[in-house]
Amino acid sequence: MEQSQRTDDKGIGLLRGRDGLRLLLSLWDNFPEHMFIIRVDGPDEFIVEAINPAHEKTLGKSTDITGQRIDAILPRDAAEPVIQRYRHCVATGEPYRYEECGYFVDEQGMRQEGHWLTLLVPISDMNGRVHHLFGISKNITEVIRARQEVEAQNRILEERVAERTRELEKANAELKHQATRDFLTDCYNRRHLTEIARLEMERARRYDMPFTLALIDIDKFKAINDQHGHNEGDRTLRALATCLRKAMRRPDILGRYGGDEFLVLMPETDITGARVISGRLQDTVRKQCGQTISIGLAQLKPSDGKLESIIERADRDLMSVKESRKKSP
Ligand SMILES: Nc1nc2c(ncn2[C@@H]2O[C@H](COP(=O)(O)OP(=O)(O)OP(=O)(O)O)[C@@H](O)[C@H]2O)c(=O)[nH]1
Repeated sequence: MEQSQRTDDKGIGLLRGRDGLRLLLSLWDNFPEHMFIIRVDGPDEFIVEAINPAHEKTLGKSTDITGQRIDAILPRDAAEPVIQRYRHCVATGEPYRYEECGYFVDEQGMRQEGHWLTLLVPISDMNGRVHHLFGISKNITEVIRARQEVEAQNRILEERVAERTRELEKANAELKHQATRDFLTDCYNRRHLTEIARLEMERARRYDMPFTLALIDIDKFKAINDQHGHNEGDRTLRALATCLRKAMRRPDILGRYGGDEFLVLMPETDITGARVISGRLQDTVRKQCGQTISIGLAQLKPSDGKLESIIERADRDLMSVKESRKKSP
């Protein structure tokens, strides 16, 4: 049988006895949390019947709210949620527990915002009509403030972590860039270029596609360094890299192989196509950089075991181009 429906006096006999009322009043007077009784006069009519001394203390000495309607005590926007909760409790006939925000008067008489955990219990007549609500509100202001403080700290920490993550990602991207790029010209460095070249070789073999390398050397580069200084030589290398990048086709890959030598990887291109592209590169470089370049080409053969063998062939081709240039400049 439900606790509220029990008819015997077991356990509550004391309350039914002579001293019961005095005991309950003493509890009401000494209970450290808010206690209140609301009379239900209609769907929107909730009258404060009584509040215990702890509740009175919180409201401040000058405030007497007993006998008043909730919507007469509180401003409209504050009264509305309170009335809704009371209505809910009346409608369901069940106890209702909720957190609420309100104001209290502190030791110095100052009005402060506070938080309460309230348990509302409906009291019904024989027909089940709820005629009163009994409430207990525990002050949880400190708990809520501590929770808000932790949440604020968490937000600060999360922001710091996010900021640190962004910095690390940026540093990683920068490191990756530095590891793969030539510091002078910003095109791929030899190590990264040869890694890509090996992958392209494998891809060409697997899909039976042509693959050609172009080894590019600046003509008489030593003379630029000797006559105009190393800085001018560096500037020429940078200008050449920019010029080649602009003149190349999108899928082709440029890197600095070393010194004044650049390597262009041409996937899906045979030696005939590579010759056409090389001629175009030489024209562009001559017109835009005022420089001539020699180009050695080599196409991947089935007999090429390692990348080095195809590069060696391109190098030999470059040497013979240079030799023939020297013979007929
Ligand atoms: N300024 C500059 N010079 C470099 C750099 N790396 C290599 N060199 C110079 O590039 C020159 C390369 O010389 P070579 O390719 O042998 O000579 P070249 O004058 O181009 O001769 P040909 O290729 O036969 O026309 C050398 O003088 C190197 O010192 C660099 O990063 N900056």
